[in-house]
Amino acid sequence: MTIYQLTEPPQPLERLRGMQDTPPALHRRRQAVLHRIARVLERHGYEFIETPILESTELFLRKSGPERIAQLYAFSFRNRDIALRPEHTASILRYYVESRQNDPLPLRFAYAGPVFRYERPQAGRTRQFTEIGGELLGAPGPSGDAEVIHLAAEILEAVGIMPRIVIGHVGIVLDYLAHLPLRQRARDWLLWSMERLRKGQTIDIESELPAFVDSTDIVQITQEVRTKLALTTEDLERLILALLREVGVPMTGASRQPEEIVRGVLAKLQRSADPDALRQALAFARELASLSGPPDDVLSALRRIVERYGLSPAPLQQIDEVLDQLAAYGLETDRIVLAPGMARGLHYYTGILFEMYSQTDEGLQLCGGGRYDDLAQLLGARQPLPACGFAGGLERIADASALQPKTEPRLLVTAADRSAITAATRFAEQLRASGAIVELDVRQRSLSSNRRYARRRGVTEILIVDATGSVRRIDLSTEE
Ligand SMILES: N[C@@H](Cc1c[nH]c[nH+]1)C(=O)O
Repeated sequence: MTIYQLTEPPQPLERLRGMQDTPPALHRRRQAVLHRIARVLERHGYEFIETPILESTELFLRKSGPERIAQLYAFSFRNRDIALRPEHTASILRYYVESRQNDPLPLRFAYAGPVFRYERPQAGRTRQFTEIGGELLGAPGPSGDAEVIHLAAEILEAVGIMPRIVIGHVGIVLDYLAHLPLRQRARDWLLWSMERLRKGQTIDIESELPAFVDSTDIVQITQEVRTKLALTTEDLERLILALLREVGVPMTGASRQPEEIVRGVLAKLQRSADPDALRQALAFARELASLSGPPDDVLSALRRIVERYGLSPAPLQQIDEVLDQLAAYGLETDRIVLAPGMARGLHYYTGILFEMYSQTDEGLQLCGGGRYDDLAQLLGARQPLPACGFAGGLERIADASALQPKTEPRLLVTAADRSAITAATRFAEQLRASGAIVELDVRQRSLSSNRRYARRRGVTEILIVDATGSVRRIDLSTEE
């Protein structure tokens, strides 16, 4: 650690880029929004829990996409790989695996807390934000998906936002990929590319391909062993180096250090895939990403695609059922857009997924979520746990909401003179006990400076207490 020299005179320290302070008025507004949303979640049986902000980095590596991984605040601390959580879902599932596997299902959890993502700061996007959401564990069918989608819409509507709702299903592309000889990394790349295409970005496959070409089975084995043993790159490097030494591979005299050689080999092992399969898969992803629109139109186009490629019709059936159930919740199909090219940058999704956007600020995403049926077992659960959930950013939701907090009267109690300080203190405590917001004058100022202060602070009344305990009241809201 660097020891910092104190400059003379001390300079103010700057706030970190992408980090924000929340002043009181904004905090009040957000709390009011949070309170409303929490009520909606609780009324649906979701119980609030808290998980740690710090977790093992590994927890977030198992099933996030490359974009999300690049945004991780991850560091090494006392020989442990640690990360600030970028979301809650993985933590909730870690908690489930650790402590709740014997509970009757379903389990419904809600949460609200800070998460961290190293993104380019913009209006409405900071590197720390309050993620609020819910997870429904142990609900296998469309009624689980519909509950979560409805709930996400409902919390927005509860704070006066009518969202634009976009629904997708990763099952179609996953089914397609299952039939191609692609490595996991290539699959992940493809899902990420599909998401980029959906957002209108162009992808030059030929320039991205080299990262995947070169395939031998050792790749598969290395990857499997690594995930099974939860090896870090350093572990793997040490292991391979020790192995080579043990079997007597000569490694002195080469132009590069043995460590460097091993690192090079490992880097190579991460690249692999049949380029033709990748090109083919990208064409499929393009086709899906180009479909986006009213559910009926998109569903019939999807039906043709599914037939043409001989894929399972199950995802289409599931979308149909979810749309029916959403209608029962009062969410009509004409408010919904189907976008089968959605992948959300997270690779734990296995089925229906969705995003909700502001109607006024087109591209502003307010929340999103989906089904992740394999995550629990990936994190070590004994049994499969079908699950789905959603989350959104409180700050963005509050900005998009017109909800105003109740303004409560604010009182300032002052002592008429020094001999009245104890009487004033007692009186302030009495008022607080009856529920009022009361400031006590701790600067023993004159009435005129207290008046000036009170007006700037939004204090509505000044109460001047004298030594006998009698009170003079000045109502600032009526007086000029
Ligand atoms: N954790 C997801 C949202 C989600 C919650 N549950 C399922 N998905 C996200 O960060 O976008």
